[in-house]
Amino acid sequence: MRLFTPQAMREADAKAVGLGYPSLLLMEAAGRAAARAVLERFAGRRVAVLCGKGNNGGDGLAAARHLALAGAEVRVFTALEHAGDALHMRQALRAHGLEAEPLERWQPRPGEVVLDALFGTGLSRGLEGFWAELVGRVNAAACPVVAIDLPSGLPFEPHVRATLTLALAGLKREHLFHPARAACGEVLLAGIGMPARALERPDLPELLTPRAMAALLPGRPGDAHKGSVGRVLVAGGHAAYTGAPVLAALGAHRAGAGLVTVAYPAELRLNLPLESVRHPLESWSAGALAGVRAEAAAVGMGAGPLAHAAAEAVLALRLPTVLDADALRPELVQAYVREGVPAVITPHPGEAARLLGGEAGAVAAEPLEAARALAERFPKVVVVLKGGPTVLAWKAGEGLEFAVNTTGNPAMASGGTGDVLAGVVAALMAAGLPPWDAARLGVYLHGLSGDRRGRVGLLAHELADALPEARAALERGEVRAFWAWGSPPGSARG
Ligand SMILES: NC(=O)C1=CN([C@@H]2O[C@H](COP(=O)(O)OP(=O)(O)OC[C@H]3O[C@@H](n4cnc5c(N)ncnc54)[C@H](OP(=O)(O)O)[C@@H]3O)[C@@H](O)[C@H]2O)[C@@H](O)CC1
Ligand SMILES: [K+]
Repeated sequence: MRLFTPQAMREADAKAVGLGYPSLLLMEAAGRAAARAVLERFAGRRVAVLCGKGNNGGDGLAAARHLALAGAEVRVFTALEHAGDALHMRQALRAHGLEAEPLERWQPRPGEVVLDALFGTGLSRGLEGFWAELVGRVNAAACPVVAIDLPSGLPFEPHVRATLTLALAGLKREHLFHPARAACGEVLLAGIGMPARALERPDLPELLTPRAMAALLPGRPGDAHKGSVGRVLVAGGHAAYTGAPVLAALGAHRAGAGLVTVAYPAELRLNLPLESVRHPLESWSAGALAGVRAEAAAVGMGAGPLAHAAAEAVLALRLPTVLDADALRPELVQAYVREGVPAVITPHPGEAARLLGGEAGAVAAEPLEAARALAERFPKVVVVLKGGPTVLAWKAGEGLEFAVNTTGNPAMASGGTGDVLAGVVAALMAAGLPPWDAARLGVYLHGLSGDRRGRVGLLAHELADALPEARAALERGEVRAFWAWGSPPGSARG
């Protein structure tokens, strides 16, 4: 499943029509789905449908007809200049004896649901004048708002703030990325019958789905033993940050590592899990880690000024490695590129800015672009740019792989959750997954664990402790994507 842009969705639309699929059927399905969403969520409520002049308005006209046919009390307000499919929908509405009033006449009524069909993906510029004022009135009305495809006005200001948004045919950037996502409220996806062939776009970012991620879960053979399912080396720790390597170790254990060895400066007192193997060091000298048995490593967590030496000592082992926190220095990442040692980097926007030589604010504003820039700067290194949502990128050869996580929530924004992630990804690499798969699955499971346990105040070690149950749920096929109709509470949220 891919993350669409408005342009890519227009191309899919054109491709469907090119395949012989009538566009009116898409609009009819969109209208039916919007009516269903309103009826399911707001049963028995009156509905005002506000329709714009384009195809989004056409969807609204179709929805109004289906709402009326289902017995809902509907008022329809519309722009006048319809053409094409939208005009057919207006005629169909009229054939059922329903007349639309001009949009200017709409006044909110208490308790009425507003179905926002003013603008969708066709918006070319910010709303002004009458339209901006109308959006302001929608937001000021004390009514639940269901938006068709996108809250009208996005990605610009002003825009409608919806209670629920029904994404048509595919999710778009606004449905996942802040700040637009906040305007969408709950997001549901309606397939609307678009032929799968029209939606095939390997060039667009992959959206991580429960099904695709479940398929990546490493198996646990019947004859498994602790040396066969992946051994992880965690290297980090410094006087001020004694918790970080502990949390990374916990993440690795909870993600299924058979054995976790933690290398750290000998003078530190680490409150390690009983199950971890201690490897205290006098210094991070080149041979300090010789003899450690591991298939993957995580380095940098809480290493402070020692991070450079720690990362070089780990590099000497030539293991697939997660570089996190203090190890996220351009020269260290370059050393992994130069040596051809597989690496995953897990920066937050501030660390990404340090790697790129830019500003954290610019990274956070354009995470897809920042992840792309990092992947191009560090070829073959898997980039995990943490955020809401986390974006992954990887330049394997000529092409660029791109993925966007769909789990996780703001409650996870607390110290130590990133350390847990580093351990999780390392454990999955140690279990034999290639770095790109380990990073995608690790990020997904980490976010899923946060969604299942996620309340503000969740601690990083509690997040780690919830990993086995999250993994089991994914394995049993019980996880539903946040956009799936009828998602039970605790399903994956993007
Ligand atoms: N994807 C699919 O497969 C399917 C998509 N479908 C639906 O189609 C929607 C996209 O429809 P769309 O392309 O007609 O665009 P839409 O959002 O209705 O608005 C366009 C109108 O707005 C106008 N306009 C633009 N900017 C403006 C501004 N600032 N201020 C004022 N006006 C402005 C623009 O006129 P302009 O002035 O630019 O010439 C034009 O008249 C999509 O979101 C989905 O709901 C479904 O029907 C089924 C299948
Ligand atoms: K809309």
